[in-house]
Amino acid sequence: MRLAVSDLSFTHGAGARPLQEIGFSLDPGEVLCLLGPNGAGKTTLLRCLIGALTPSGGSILLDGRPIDSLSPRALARSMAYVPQATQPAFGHLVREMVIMGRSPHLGRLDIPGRADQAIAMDCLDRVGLAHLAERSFSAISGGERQLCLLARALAQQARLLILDEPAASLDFGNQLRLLDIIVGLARDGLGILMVTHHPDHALHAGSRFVALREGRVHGAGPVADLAQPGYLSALYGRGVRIIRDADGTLACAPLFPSPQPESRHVP
Ligand SMILES: Nc1ncnc2c1ncn2[C@@H]1O[C@H](COP(=O)(O)OP(=O)(O)OP(=O)(O)O)[C@@H](O)[C@H]1O
Repeated sequence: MRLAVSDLSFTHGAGARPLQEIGFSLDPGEVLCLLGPNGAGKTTLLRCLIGALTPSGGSILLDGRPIDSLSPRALARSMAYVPQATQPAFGHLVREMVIMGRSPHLGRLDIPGRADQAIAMDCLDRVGLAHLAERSFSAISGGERQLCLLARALAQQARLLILDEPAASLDFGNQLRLLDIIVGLARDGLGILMVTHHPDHALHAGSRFVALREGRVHGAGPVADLAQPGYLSALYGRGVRIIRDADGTLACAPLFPSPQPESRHVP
């Protein structure tokens, strides 16, 4: 399933910074990382892609069909969205939250069957949360909630995954688990669009990137381009250091200014 966005524009209203001339595509098996400073428009763009916001111009095509020509059910079968972890409104169990991902595959009056339950449990297992299946969603940690929402999206069995900062609340171990899951899903042929504030994650798991700044595409290309001298510093407006391991692995680190001698504090 191919996602193609061209010349997309949107504005939240007078005074808000608009999205302008956004264009990119995402093919099956790719992990496209969406980067950019706070307020650049990443979440707004995702919300346009999932049909929650109506663009003021441009097109969003899924296999050549405009997304607004698809029913909500057809769209949900094609595209699964993982928002940033939210506070739950209702006291669902973790297992029930994941089973909700099966909704686009059920008739209006159907209740999830054994096969749906099994798919949900498999997805929970894949994100390492099977042991929390019977816990209330409101009684698990923020990172566990994030993984639970990923499991719900996996249970949707869509060919496109749209992830909004999926690693935001995860510890180091779970960040790596998440990236492994994402790489595995891409190998299975899913297309994944992931917002991330971690260029490292893009370098490790991504195929290509799109960088937004002030509502426009600042740059795009293979993720290795993020390691070009000065690229990330220009994107974020602060010094960023690229570290290359002996085996060629790339990592980014903030470039902290050296402390001034008088600011050193000896207790
Ligand atoms: N509901 C809204 N009404 C008006 N303006 C909004 C609304 N939501 C977002 N904005 C504005 O739109 C711009 C883009 O916001 P958006 O949340 O898309 O940025 P982002 O790149 O996802 O930021 P972050 O990295 O902080 O999550 C910002 O200037 C923001 O203040």
